[in-house]
This record gives sequence, C-alpha cells and structure tokens, in this order.
Amino acid sequence: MPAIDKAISCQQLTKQFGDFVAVDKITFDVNPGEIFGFLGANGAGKTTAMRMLCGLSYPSSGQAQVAGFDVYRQQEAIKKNIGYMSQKFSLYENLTILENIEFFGGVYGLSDRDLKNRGNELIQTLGLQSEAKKMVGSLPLGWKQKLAFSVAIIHNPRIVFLDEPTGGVDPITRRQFWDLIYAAAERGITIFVTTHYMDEAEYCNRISIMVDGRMEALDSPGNLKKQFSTDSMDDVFYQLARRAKRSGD
Ligand SMILES: Nc1ncnc2c1ncn2[C@@H]1O[C@H](COP(=O)(O)OP(=O)(O)OP(=O)(O)O)[C@@H](O)[C@H]1O
Repeated sequence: MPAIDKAISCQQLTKQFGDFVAVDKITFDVNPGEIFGFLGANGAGKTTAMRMLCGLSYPSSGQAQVAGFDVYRQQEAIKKNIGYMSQKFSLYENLTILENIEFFGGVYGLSDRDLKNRGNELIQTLGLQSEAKKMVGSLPLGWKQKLAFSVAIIHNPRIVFLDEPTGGVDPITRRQFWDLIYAAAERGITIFVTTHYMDEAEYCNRISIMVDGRMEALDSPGNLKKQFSTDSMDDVFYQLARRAKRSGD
C-alpha cells in the first residue's frame, strides 16, 4: 500500500438535520498508526461524525478525506479501506468462531486462501484453537469483543473505527483488549475509537472531546490534564461536558 500523509483529515466538517447542527465545523487530522480517542457526552455528535467519516452519510458542508479518499466522491473506496466494530453490531452469535471469520472475511473480499491463513493466524493469536467450532454466543463478552476486533481488521484496513468497543467489561479485560489495539497500531493500522471509559482514554495517543457538536479539546491525555489543571482525565471530561446544553436521547 502506498504511504498516506494523513489517515483522516477533516476541515470544518458539518452535519445538519434541518435547523439542528449535530456536528459543527470540526477540524482535525489523525496520523497514520495513531490511536485517536473520540470522546464526548451522549448526544455530542460522535456517531454522526463517525458515519460521515465511514462513508455512510454525506456531510452538509466542510471537507474530509479518509485513507486519502474524499467523503463526498469516494465513499466506496473509503469503505474498502476501513474496518468497523461497534458494541451494538459485531458478530453472529449463532455461528461458530470459524464461521464468523469466514463470513466477515468474505464480506471484506478476502480470497479463500487469505481467509484460511488469516483465520488460522487469528485463532492462534487469540488462543482460541479449542473453541474454534463453538458458537460465538457461548463465549464470554470480553472474548467476543477481542474476536470482533480481530475480525474487523482481518482485511488489513488502513483505519479501524471502534464505537464503544469494550462496553460492559471490567478494566482488566479492557486492558487485554487494548493489547490487541496496540499490536494493530504497531502494524500501521490507525485506530479511531469512541469510549466513555477514562482508563481507555488514557491509552490513546491523542484524545478529542466533543461538546454540543463542536470539538472543544484535542491533545494528548497528559497535555489535556495540564491544560485543565488536574491529574485525572475524568475531571477534564467533566469540566468540558458540564458546559453541554444538549442531552443524550
Ligand atoms: N437522523 C437524525 N435526525 C435528527 N437528529 C439526529 C439524527 N441523528 C442524530 N441526531 C441528533 O444529533 C445529535 C448527535 O447525535 P449522535 O448520535 O451523533 O451523538 P453521540 O455523541 O454519538 O451520542 P451517543 O454517545 O449517545 O451515541 C443528537 O442530539 C441526536 O438526537
């Protein structure tokens, strides 16, 4: 793959629903291989922004390029170059681990040979050899999440979008999930992740925080804590989120 200068580049990106401005002129870049945290209270506009970046909805105004492709004109190319995992939509519970890998690998366009190699590799890396023929529904939630993440990057995308990937699991299980994220980032995959957990926010290279559709902060966790004169990310988040007028649905 040819190198790209920026994994994501956004200028004044905006989405309106009628008179309501859900995402209000956000401007930021994400570097290749970076782990970028995308934070904001419920209703801040994260999902709306992410849908535009994934090529699923058109902006009302502004510009954005994802993996070097334009969000207005090259939505299909964007979809081919990204992976996506959300808490709500991930794996088929009533298919086995192997069947899920085959299904998603097929959707992502992998050849039978690649699918077999990458599938075996993935099962070994996760240590799931003896579980490969079990239904995904029988796995503990933390394992489902790790598997869903591994499947979301099985086609080696430039960027993977993770929408609250570790909801409902404890901090130790989250930490294990993040080992997989770091390994993917080391391979050059850019990570764009939304989360409500501040321990996870601390694992990111940089974090942005949205308030009422605007991006009110963007820096490393360390610098943000300095900027807000506190030693806790919770506090940074709270100082910004309490300015919000909007509430979640
Ligand atoms: N299709 C739509 N039509 C009208 N309003 C919408 C639409 N989609 C989202 N909104 C509104 O835009 C705002 C931002 O919603 P969005 O889902 O992007 O927030 P979020 O930051 O992802 O929140 P959460 O963490 O709860 O998912 C909300 O007030 C929501 O009601």
